[in-house]
Amino acid sequence: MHNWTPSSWRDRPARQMPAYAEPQALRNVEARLGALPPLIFPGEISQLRERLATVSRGEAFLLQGGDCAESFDEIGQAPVEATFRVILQMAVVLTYAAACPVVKVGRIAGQFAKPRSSDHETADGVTLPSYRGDIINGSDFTAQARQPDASRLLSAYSQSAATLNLLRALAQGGFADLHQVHRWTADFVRSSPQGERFEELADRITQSLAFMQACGFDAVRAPQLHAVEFYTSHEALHLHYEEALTRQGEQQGDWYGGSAHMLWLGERTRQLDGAHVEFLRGVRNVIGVKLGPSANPDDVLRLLDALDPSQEPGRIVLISRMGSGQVAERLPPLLRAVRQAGRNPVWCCDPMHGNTVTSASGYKTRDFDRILQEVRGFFAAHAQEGTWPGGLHFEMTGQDVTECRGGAQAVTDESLAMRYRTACDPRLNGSQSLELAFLIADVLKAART
Ligand SMILES: O=C[C@H](O)[C@H](O)COP(=O)(O)O
Ligand SMILES: C=C(OP(=O)(O)O)C(=O)O
Repeated sequence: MHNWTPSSWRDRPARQMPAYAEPQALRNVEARLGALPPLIFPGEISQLRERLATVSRGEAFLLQGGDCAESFDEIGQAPVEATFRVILQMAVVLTYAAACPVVKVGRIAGQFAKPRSSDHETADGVTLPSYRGDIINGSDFTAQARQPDASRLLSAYSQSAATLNLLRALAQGGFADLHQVHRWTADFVRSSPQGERFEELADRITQSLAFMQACGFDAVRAPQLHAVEFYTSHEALHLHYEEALTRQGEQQGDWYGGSAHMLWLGERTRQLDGAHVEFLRGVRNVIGVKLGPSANPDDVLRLLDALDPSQEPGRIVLISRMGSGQVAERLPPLLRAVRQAGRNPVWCCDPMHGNTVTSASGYKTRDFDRILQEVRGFFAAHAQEGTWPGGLHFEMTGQDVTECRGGAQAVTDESLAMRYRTACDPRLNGSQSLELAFLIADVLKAART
């Protein structure tokens, strides 16, 4: 590719990047990461591109979800398994209700860097650098924790490797077998209305499998029922990390980012002449692009030209995050311009990032109803423009947190404090995520038919 190298981003303005007090320590860490194996391989990226090409043709749906920010404190099997099982449940709800294949992508195994609105945070009269994700600094409100520390890149790599290893085992090793569908519901969800609804659906799936078996289809041995494909993604924000994990593919000039299958460009770092666009245009991974209400058709077309000049099916996922109040006005002109330019990216809705508010009790939160409203607005805009509403992008966790208001559990301003654990933005909990999947399944079914 013309003039591109894994480090050509360094000649461009780079927003949201940390300044390290000891550049030599950063260089040592980069060299160490450069010698370590990549976390994912080119063949897996090609496979995801093929799956997303089916999404772009309206034959499948993308479900992308996971943490706002993964945390070094949350190591171990439980949190990863909890998130994985809720994504599986959501995918089964959508697949069953809308008879639509679902491509599953986690915001996981690398989602450690956060762009921030402000460089500083003030509490009780003390001002410190903002927390920017565990790969950069610590969330504790002390000057020491907030200092960027290059050794965190190595911790992020190790945790991502361990998480990915677990995800591969969960996806391929029996846990995701459709015959185990009754085991996926977490205890705290089981007795909720959506838990009960899921159990009914699981009963129907189990009966269908028994029926197919009785008809002579070997449902016990069919590989599609025993394992799932699960892909990873994160925001490609920390470019020193991404560059250090970039590897050469089999063909000359073919580079891929070795940190995740899909890398996305954030709303705050999508400047055409910026470092993040420069880095991402040269790697073969699937590329996501966040588009907030300020994105205009011209911006989007120029980004597509830069990131996907050969118009490869499945290469680009445009992720709109307009806010529930703006989606009806801001999204249709983008859909129209992209369609009229003959482009066919995957369109995906992030109903989280345009709907963040501060509660009366002082917590950053999001309302379940607003989230649902933006999803409905996204489907309506696509119906209006004759384009395929290809997917959803959520910040969620399988755990029983109280970070977003509303849903059948009726999390209120007062109950936010009970289990508010996010390191950055509020996530849907396991029960709210499942509830949303049921609500969206009907809309998806209508779009399919
Ligand atoms: O997750 C996205 C951003 O990093 C986050 O919304 C920024 O939050 P802030 O506006 O509090 O900085
Ligand atoms: C920072 C994020 O989103 P956005 O760039 O859309 O604000 C995110 O998804 O973590």
